Amino acid sequence: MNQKQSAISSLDFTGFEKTHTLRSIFQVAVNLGLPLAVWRAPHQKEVNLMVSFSSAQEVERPDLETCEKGFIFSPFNPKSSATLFIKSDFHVSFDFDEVIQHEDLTSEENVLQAKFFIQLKEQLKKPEEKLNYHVKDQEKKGADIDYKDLVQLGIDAIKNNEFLKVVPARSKVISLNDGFDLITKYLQLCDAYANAFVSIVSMPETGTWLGATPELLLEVNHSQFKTVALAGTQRRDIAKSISDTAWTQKEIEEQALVSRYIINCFKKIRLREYEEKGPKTIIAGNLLHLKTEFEVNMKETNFPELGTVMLELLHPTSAIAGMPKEAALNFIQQHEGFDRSFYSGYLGPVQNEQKTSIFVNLRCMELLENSAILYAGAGVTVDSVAEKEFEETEMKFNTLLNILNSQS
Ligand SMILES: C=C(O[C@H]1C=CC=C(C(=O)O)[C@@H]1O)C(=O)O
Repeated sequence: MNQKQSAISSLDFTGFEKTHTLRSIFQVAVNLGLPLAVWRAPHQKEVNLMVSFSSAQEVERPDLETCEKGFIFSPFNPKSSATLFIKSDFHVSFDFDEVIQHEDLTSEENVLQAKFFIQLKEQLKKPEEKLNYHVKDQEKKGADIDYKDLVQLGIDAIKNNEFLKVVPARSKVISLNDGFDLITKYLQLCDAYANAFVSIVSMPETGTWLGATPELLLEVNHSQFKTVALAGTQRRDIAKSISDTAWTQKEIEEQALVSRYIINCFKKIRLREYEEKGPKTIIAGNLLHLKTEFEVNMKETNFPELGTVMLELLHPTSAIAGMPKEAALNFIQQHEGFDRSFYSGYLGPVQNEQKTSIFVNLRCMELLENSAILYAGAGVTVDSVAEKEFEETEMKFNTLLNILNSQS
């Protein structure tokens, strides 16, 4: 235990039920106005919860190598709102049978920290109560344009040689059931989507976001760098083996454009030694996508800052914006007609035991008091059909809706 930590900062969670512990920490952090992130990495059982004892920091240019341990949360358009960093002051992982408190606290004890531990001790002893989460009070403006019209505009612009691909998005407001409980739904999402990054980010500045994304933006694990090109969507038929999945020319090209975009980023920094695997079909909940993986050994290529450099080059990728990037972004800016906010931004733990895993914030929603805003987009190419792209966004909404609407 760090010397600067007071005795009260090491809590004994034994004897408390895991979900109750998770809820109690969440509740106390929200009550004190503190920023927090909850996540479960793909193919892992462990749920993590990180709290900062001060407000999230605004970061202009994330530096993944020199950064402290924490959680990054960035919007689609960093010009519309700031990238935020939740410094890890309190990190707990909920494993199969253990609750592990990590030794993260490095700053001097502050008033909020003291209050946090006192209130948490009390909260743990209390029975379950309705869970609060941070809500950002702000007028939300929906798009004026019909989504199919927006897609058609995109197809016309492609035929007019303005760009090769664009990813228009839409939002949908739903009301939350009276009995909606964030942690219950979160744990159900974890169970349902084993290979997704399942997260809740909650802070006064951004409100609360819940998501189960299939798309890794980048990972730096010791000296191994990884990114993926994910695109092409079809409904998953559970009666069919995924090796029997057939893809249309449109979907193959749509995904190949994302791979090409990544290779172009490598070219910009003269990086030639990368391993490329795929594309192969992957499961993303109720959907299937095509995915190519790219890996780089940062030691062999002598590129220790590759994570930071690639983060700046990659975001926003051709999976969420289009190709060429600038022309596609101009189209989105001009025609989409609503603020994507943190949808299709990026999020994830940084410098967590020498590992940084940043995901694209897809299949997500923003929680308001009694309602939520869901977001989804679809890759449009010259062969797109507006009606089909609309249906694809409906299927993407269903990733979360199927769980939200389930009774249990
Ligand atoms: C833009 C989204 O998905 C991207 C990731 C995978 C497949 C996609 C597609 O087939 O269009 C999108 O590029 C979204 O989920 O909102």
